[in-house]
This record gives sequence, C-alpha cells and structure tokens, in this order.
Amino acid sequence: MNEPAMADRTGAERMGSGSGPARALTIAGSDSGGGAGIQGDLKTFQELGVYGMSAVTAVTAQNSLGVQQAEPMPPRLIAAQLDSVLADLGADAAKTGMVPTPAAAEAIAGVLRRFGVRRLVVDPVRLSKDGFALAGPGAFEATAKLLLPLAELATPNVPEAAALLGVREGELAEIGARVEAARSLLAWGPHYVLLKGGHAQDDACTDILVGAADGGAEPMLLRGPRLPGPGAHGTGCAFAAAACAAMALGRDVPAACRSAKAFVAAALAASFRLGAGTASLNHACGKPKK
Ligand SMILES: Nc1ncnc2c1ncn2[C@@H]1O[C@H](COP(=O)(O)OP(=O)(O)O)[C@@H](O)[C@H]1O
Ligand SMILES: Cc1ncc(COP(=O)(O)OP(=O)(O)O)c(N)n1
Repeated sequence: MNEPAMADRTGAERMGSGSGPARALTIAGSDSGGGAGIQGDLKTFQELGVYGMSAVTAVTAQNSLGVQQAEPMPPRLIAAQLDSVLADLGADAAKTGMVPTPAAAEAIAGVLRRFGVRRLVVDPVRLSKDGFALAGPGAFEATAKLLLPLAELATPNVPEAAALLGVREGELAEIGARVEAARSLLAWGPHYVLLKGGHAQDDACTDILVGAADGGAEPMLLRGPRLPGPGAHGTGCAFAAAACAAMALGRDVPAACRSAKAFVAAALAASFRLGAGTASLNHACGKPKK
C-alpha cells in the first residue's frame, strides 16, 4: 500500500481552502452502550466539527451498569483498518483508547510510525469505571512502551498515572504530588502529559498539563466545578477525543486541552439517565466552548 504523508495540509488549512473538513481518527474499542470508545469518540468528533474515522481494536458488550464482555480484534485487522484510512483518506490527528493486547499495541505503533502520524493523543486505558480490564495481560505495559513515545499528548487518569509510575494511587492525592507525577510521566516520551482530575478528591476537578519543552515552568491547571454524583460514563474518552479534534483543527496542545475540558464539562452538565447505572454523557451538548 502507498504511504503518503499523514496529511498534505493541516486541518485548519483544509477548512480554509474548501478542500474538505479536518480529519480525526480514533483507534479504540467499540462500546455497545454508546458512551465511550469508538461510539463516544465519533460523536465527539461530529459535535466538534471534524470528520471522524475509526479503527476498531476490540468489541465490548457494555451498558450503564458496566462491561459484560470484550473480545480483541486480530492485530492484522487493526493494522488493515489503519492502512485503509491513512493511505487514502489521511488524518490530521489521531487518538488511541482501548488497546486490548500487546500484539495490538505493536500493530498500531507500527502503522502510526510508518505513516508518520505526529498529532497523536494516547489515552492509556486500563480499567473501565466498574473495574473491567479493558487492557488484557501486558497490554497496558505495551501501550506505555510502544505508544506513549509516539504521542504528542498523553491523557492518563490518576489510577493510570499511578500504575505507570509504580506508586499507590493514594500517593497522588495532593495536587503537588500530581504535578510531580505528570512531570515524571514525560519520561515515557510524550511531548505533553495531561493528568486528568476526575478520580482526585479536589472540588475543582483539576486537570494538570505539563510539557517536555516547558523546562520546569508552572504547569497549566484546568479547573472547573466538580459535578456531584458518580459522574457519567465515557468522560476520559470524550476528553481525549475532544483534544484530538482540536488538534486536527490545528490548535496547539494547551488550547486543545482547554477546549476539551470545556467540552467534557458541558457534556457532563447535560448528561442524562438512560439505563439503571451510570448516567450517559450528552455528547450533543452544543458547540465547543473556547
Ligand atoms: N464529576 C466531575 N465533574 C466535572 N468534571 C469531571 C468530573 N469527573 C471527571 N471530570 C472531567 O472529565 C475528564 C475525564 O476525567 P476522568 O474521569 O479522570 O477520566 P477517566 O474517565 O479516564 O477516568 C477530565 O477533564 C475531568 O476533569
Ligand atoms: C471500549 C471502551 N473504551 C474505553 C472505556 C473507558 O472509558 P473512559 O472514558 O476512560 O471511562 P469510563 O467512564 O467509561 O469508565 C470503555 N468503558 N470502553
């Protein structure tokens, strides 16, 4: 298959030239419940005005109560989906979510490297909210080793950050410790780390952004009111997808993270209850807040 550069023009240039919309690619698992994974990402892309494409890494059976079952896709089929999309349609930015096996991580990294995909968001997914292992044995470690070095932005939550650093989650309770953790995570290779604050205990639900090129400068703190209750399903996926959409449109990472935080807050505020368990995020919550 041909291997053209990932994008001949940036998303912003394409939007301005009338040659089609900015393009965003999600590499993630299917969520039958529609809140997270491929379905949540594509809804987010659509809402934020970019053309969404997908490579399915796994199929899960899940709903508002949790994940009931998951099956990985064969690595060669994951690679084939990526080849099909990148060789023909191209992508201005991409994101990874659920990576079910180490072989899937290898396949994804191989294709992303081959096509020189640079505007990449890696969401190092490990467990669902109800504790189901979305990353099978060795897959989280393989994602860290093979995908984080390719990432412009990594978006771990607190449990994922603790696992990557080999510390207990309780050690990241204080904001100062989380800033240090975010800085330490840069050693895995991403240009930026956005440590999400949903699992922390602070009222402001603070997300922390640090950059490798910042040279120890003050981190960017993204604060917003913590909505009461258990939250909604799919917030982490929505954040990474919204940042990816903004990057596809040509925004830099700090601006992309600011708009992602605003998008998730709006989607959470507009969430609704469909099933007997967790609320459903309302991805169709209105235009992106700057
Ligand atoms: N209860 C809440 N109120 C407001 N924002 C939230 C809440 N829970 C999570 N968020 C936001 O949602 C995004 C995803 O965070 P988090 O829930 O930590 O990710 P994950 O779903 O990967 O565990 C972050 O921007 C975080 O600040
Ligand atoms: C297929 C699939 N991928 C990822 C998740 C996890 O979604 P996330 O937004 O990180 O967190 P939850 O709120 O869903 O736990 C998932 N559940 N399914």
